[in-house]
Amino acid sequence: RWVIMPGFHSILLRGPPRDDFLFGVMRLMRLSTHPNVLFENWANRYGSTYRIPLLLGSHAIVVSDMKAVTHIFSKDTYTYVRSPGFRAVIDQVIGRGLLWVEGDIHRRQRRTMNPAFSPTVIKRMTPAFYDATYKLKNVWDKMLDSNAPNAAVEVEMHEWHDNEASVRLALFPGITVKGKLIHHSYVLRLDTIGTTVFGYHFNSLEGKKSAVEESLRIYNTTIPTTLGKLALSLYMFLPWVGKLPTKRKQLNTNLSESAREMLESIMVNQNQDQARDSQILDESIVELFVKEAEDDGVDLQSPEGKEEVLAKMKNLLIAGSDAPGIILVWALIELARHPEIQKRVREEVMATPGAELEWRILQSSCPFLDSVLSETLRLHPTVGETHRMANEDDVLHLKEPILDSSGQLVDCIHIPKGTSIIIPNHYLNSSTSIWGPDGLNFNPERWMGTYLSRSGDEPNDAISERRRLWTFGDGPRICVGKAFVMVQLKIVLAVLLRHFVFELPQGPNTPLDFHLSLVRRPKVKGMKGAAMPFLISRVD
Ligand code: HEM
Repeated sequence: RWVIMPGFHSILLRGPPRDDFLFGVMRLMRLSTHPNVLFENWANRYGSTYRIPLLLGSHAIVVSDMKAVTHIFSKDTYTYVRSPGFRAVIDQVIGRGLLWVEGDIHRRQRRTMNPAFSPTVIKRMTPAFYDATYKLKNVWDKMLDSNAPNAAVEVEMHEWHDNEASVRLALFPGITVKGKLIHHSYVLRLDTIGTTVFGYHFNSLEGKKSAVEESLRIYNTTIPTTLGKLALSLYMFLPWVGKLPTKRKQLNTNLSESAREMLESIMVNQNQDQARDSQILDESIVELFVKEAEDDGVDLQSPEGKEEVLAKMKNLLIAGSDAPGIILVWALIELARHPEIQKRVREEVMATPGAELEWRILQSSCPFLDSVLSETLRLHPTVGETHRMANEDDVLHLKEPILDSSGQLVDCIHIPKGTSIIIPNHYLNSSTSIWGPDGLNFNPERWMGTYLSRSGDEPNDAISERRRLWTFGDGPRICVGKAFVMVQLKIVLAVLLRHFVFELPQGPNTPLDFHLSLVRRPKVKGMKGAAMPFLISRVD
C-alpha cells in the first residue's frame, strides 16, 4: 500500500523530470503538436499511472489505467471534482451553470436538462438539423453557380469572417476570383443550437448578425501572445491569474456580456411568444430553467435570479456551439486526406433510399458514415485531458501493477484529498497499447463489425476498451449534448457528402498545424489565425 502526498512529497510514483524550472511539463503539454503521443511516451516509460511536475513545484498524477479511470469518472461529482482553477476559468467565461456546479446541485441541474436531450426530443430536432444544413448547401450552390459551376470553390470552414470577406475561387490553378464568404461551420452550429435547444431562430445563415457571433469571432481569431498562452495555462492552477487585466480577460468579458445580451433578448421573446419554435420541445429549455429557479424560490425579477438562468443558458450555448464545429472540420479534413474513404461514405449515403435519412433509417443505416464519425471523435477529441481534484481521500486500484520509484510493483494507490489528477482522454482514445499498432491512424474500418470479429475472441476486455471513446468524458458529468451532436453531425455529413466533394487546398498532404484558443482547432500550416479553407466542388 502506498501513500502519495500532493506537492513536493509525491515522490513514490515515477514520472518525467521537470523540464522547466517554473512550469514543470506544462508548456510541453500545452504547446505539443501531438499531446497524445507525449502521454504515450510517458506511459511506455513510467507505466499507466505516474506523476508529472507542474507549476512552482506542484504535481499531478496522470491516470491512464482503465480500472482507475473508470473509478474516477464514476465517482466524479462526489470524490473527484473540477479543480478550483478550472472552475475560475469557467466562472469568468461562461458563468456558474452546469459546468461550474458540483455535487447535488449539479445532479439537480442535470435532471432539469435531461428532458431537453431525450431521444424523443432529438428525433423532433432532425428537421431543424436538415434545415440548417440545406441552408448551407444553398449558400454553397449559389457560390458555385455564380462563378463557375464546374470549378472548385474555396470555403473557409472555421475561421470567423465578415459576410463580405473575400474568398478565392479555384477556377484554374493559380487564378483567383473574389467571392463572398460566410463562416460556414460556425453559423451552422449557431443556427441549429438556437432552433433546437432554445427554440429560437438566429438566422445567421441568412446573414443576420448577432453580438455573440462577433465576440466569438474575435475570441477565436485573436492569436494569444506568449504571455497570454502562459496565462491560459496558469489559470488552472492559480485562479487569481484570471483577474489580471490581460487581453484575453477582456475577450472573455466581451464574450460573456454579448452572450448575456443575446440570451436576455431570447427571454423577452420567449415571454412574448415570438421567434419561438415550439414544435421541438413541449417546454423550451429556457422554460425548464425558469421553472427550476421558481421551484428553488429564486426571484426571477432580481438581477441575481436572472443571472442564474442566464448562466445556465450560456453554458449550453458556449459548450454546445464550438466543439461540434471543430469535429465537423476534422471529419472533413480526414475525408479530404483520404479521398477513397470519402468516396466510400458518399456511395453509402447515396445508396440509402430517400433524399433524407429519416429518424428510423438514421438509427440503422450508413454504418460506414457512423464509423467515420467515431474514428474522427477518437482521433480528434476537443478536450484532450480531463483535470480533476480529489475532494476527499480515496484509493485507486489498478488493473495493471506499476513500478514505483524504488522499483517495487504496486497495484493500489492512496490518493489524499487535494491531489490533482489528469486523465489523458486523447491518449486513451489513440494509445497503441489499447487500439493496436494502427492506433494513431485514421481507420474507420476498425468500427465495422468485421474488424471486431476478425480478432476472433470477442467479447473480451481488450475489445470493449477498444470500442470506448473518451471524447465526451464519462460518468455523471458525461457531455450532456452527446446524443444531440451525434445525430447532428451524421445529418450534416450525410447531406454535404451527397452534394459536395471536399479537398484540402494543397491536396491530401496539406500540412496542418493547430490554433490555440481555449480549445485547439486545426489550421493550415503557415496561414494566419485559425484558417482552415477547403476546396469544394459538386459531386458529378
Ligand atoms: C462533438 C461535440 C462535443 C464534444 C466533443 C463535447 C465534449 C464534452 C466534454 C469532454 C465534456 C466534459 C465532461 C467532463 O468534464 O468530464 C462536456 C461537457 C458538457 N457538454 Fe459537451 N461536447 C460536445 C457537444 C456538446 C453539445 C452539442 C452540447 C449542448 C447542446 C454540449 C453541452 C455540454 C455541457 C452542458 C457539458 C457539462 C456537463 C456537466 O458538467 O455535467 N456539448 N462536453
